[in-house]
Amino acid sequence: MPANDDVVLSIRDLSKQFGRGCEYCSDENYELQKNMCPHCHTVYAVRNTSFDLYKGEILGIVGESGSGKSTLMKMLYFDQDATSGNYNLPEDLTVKGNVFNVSSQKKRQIRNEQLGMVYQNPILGLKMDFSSVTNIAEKLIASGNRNVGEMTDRADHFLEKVNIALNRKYEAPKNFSGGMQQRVQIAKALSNYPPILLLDEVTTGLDLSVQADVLELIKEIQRDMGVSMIVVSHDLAIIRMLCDRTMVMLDGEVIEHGITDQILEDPQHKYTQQLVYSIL
Ligand SMILES: Nc1ncnc2c1ncn2[C@@H]1O[C@H](COP(=O)(O)OP(=O)(O)OP(=O)(O)O)[C@@H](O)[C@H]1O
Repeated sequence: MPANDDVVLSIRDLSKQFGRGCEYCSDENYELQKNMCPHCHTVYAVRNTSFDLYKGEILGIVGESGSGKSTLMKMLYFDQDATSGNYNLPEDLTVKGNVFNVSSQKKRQIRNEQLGMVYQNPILGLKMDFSSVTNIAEKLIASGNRNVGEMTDRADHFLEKVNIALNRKYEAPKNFSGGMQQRVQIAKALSNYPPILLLDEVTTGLDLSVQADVLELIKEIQRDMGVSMIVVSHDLAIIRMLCDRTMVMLDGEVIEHGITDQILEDPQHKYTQQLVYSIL
């Protein structure tokens, strides 16, 4: 385990509920139906989740559909408000204490300067009608860059890094294949060198060979740039390929976490055991 001063993101007791709750489900001993209160139908999408992300590591979050992975990522990227919890960025000296409590302007700044996000659906991360260069420039402008020459150079650099031919840089992503769109999203997310990159099911729906290219690219970025990453997937095989440490989620809760190899060799929870046996 790395030293505590290598923590780049620290989450404590993070929760998200959809609905108001009722007198029954407010009692922590009350049995939910999966993640939902059978009485008032409030969904407890993420429950009391705590974890640290260390410098340069890839942390995997694996779990079945509905287990709360995307909701967790949306809260980390401020796409969605948390119901409760603590979010700290120890490396960011401009923000002290719980990031969830800062102004929306400050959250935008953190999002633009500290975080990169790659969504499963490229429509959420890219303006499909704008060129790839413009998409990247948009992120750079949002983080305060105004130098056109520098922005173009930066866009070229990252488009080359993700293997997009520069003679296609003025084309709109809507003309690109799914794999190319994901690569443009990755280039955009990396373009202002964020220390933290969030990747939500980025290879789901891609052909196997394209999937392998994108996974290889993610590994290469970690090696070359030392970016810390959180990778969400329902597929343990992808987590095994990429992640140093892994958290397993079920019904909104983290049921197991540890070094990925350890989880694969000696899964403790029944659900994790099923997941592991399914890829053997
Ligand atoms: N806006 C919303 N309103 C109500 N319930 C929601 C909302 N968004 C998510 N949920 C519920 O929260 C739970 C967790 O959903 P989430 O999308 O985070 O799961 P997931 O693990 O990412 O699954 P998938 O991979 O299928 O997206 C689910 O029960 C879902 O129905």
